[in-house]
Amino acid sequence: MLSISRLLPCLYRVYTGEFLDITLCSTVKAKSNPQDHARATEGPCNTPKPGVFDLINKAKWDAWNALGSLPKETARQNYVDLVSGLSSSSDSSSQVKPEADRKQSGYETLVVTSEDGITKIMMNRPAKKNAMTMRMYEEIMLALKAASKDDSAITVLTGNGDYYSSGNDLTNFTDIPSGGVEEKAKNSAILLRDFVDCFIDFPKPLIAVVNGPAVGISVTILGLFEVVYASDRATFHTPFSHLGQSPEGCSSYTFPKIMGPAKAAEMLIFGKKLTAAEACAQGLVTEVFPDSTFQKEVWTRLKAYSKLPPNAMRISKQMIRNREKEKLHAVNAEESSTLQERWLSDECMNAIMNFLTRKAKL
Ligand SMILES: CCCCCC/C=C/C(=O)SCCNC(=O)CCNC(=O)[C@H](O)C(C)(C)COP(=O)(O)OP(=O)(O)OC[C@H]1O[C@@H](n2cnc3c(N)ncnc32)[C@H](O)[C@@H]1OP(=O)(O)O
Repeated sequence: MLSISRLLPCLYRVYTGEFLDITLCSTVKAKSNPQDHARATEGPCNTPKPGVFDLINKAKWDAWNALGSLPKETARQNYVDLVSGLSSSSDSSSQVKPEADRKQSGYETLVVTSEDGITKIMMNRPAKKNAMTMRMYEEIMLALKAASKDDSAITVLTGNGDYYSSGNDLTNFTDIPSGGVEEKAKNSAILLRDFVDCFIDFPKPLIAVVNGPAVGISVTILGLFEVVYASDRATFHTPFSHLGQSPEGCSSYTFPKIMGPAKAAEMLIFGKKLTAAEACAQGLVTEVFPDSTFQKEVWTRLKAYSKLPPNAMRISKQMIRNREKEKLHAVNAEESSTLQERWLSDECMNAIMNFLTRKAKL
């Protein structure tokens, strides 16, 4: 029998159009319509239907046949329109900074500013609920490294738009390298470990301004922040079992410490979504503000904090955190290698396929 782990790369390729000879960048692949491409290059479906066990050719044939008698030129135009539409519509939102500004800051997925003693790192993919792409992980690491050396006193992580972040971008898993899913899982585990290490080692007070719902890794790393301010619209959700995955961000260690093992288990094993008030009662959130006054109240507070002597704040943070650092690095290493295995499991692959084929949402 064909296992899901062997079938998945085939399904990915059918879904992303690789078996139809589409040569596009990974983002476009994940969204392009393979049928239109086949129509555009081959004309109407004119070959016999493959047998039921010939999965790959059958999927290709079904996609091609579904187009019926669409003229070749129309199919080609639809295909071109779709591909061009993707590049112009991705991340479309009134709140996204203009292209020129983004390039100026040097970040593609973030807006990073530094003023009044505060470096603000804002995740900036509002149309995708600030889902974290590979690029965003890399850019957050770069921004944290820069913030650790700049003259700001405190550093803030927040999100643009209605979400704080929907966590890992599940399309990250569609970009399979030549070494296959095993290589993908290995590379992702290395990136995850480096990413979380940056938070563990960050020397200045780190503040999360949680402007809306937070999912997955955007929630788990909150245990590594000094202060978490949340809008009353925010929710906190770690649906790892639903996704066939396991905890990261050191949450398997920090959450039981913060909220006790029973409450941590409800979140990390059973995926219980907490309201901001509940997360505050459990100790994960420092304070909750009404959404209508959230930005004003939080930034007024942070501007006052940023005027405190920066060296004193750094030293106090070190005294609170340093005893734990070695432990946190060990936990991070263990969580990352456990996830590397989880990503290759049928449970995880099925969950991701269900999201990508629009069969499941949280
Ligand atoms: C280096 C790798 C490290 C990995 C670390 C391990 C991390 C684990 C996690 O973070 S687990 C959590 C993963 N996140 C999810 O499972 C969330 C999936 N998203 C959803 O369920 C929903 O999108 C939602 C509930 C967050 C929001 O629903 P809704 O309000 O109805 O909005 P849309 O679904 O229409 O979203 C708009 C737009 O954004 C795309 N999108 C949102 N979240 C993600 C995501 N996490 N990954 C990929 N894409 C996402 C969504 O598909 C829509 O796209 P579209 O407009 O249709 O093109």
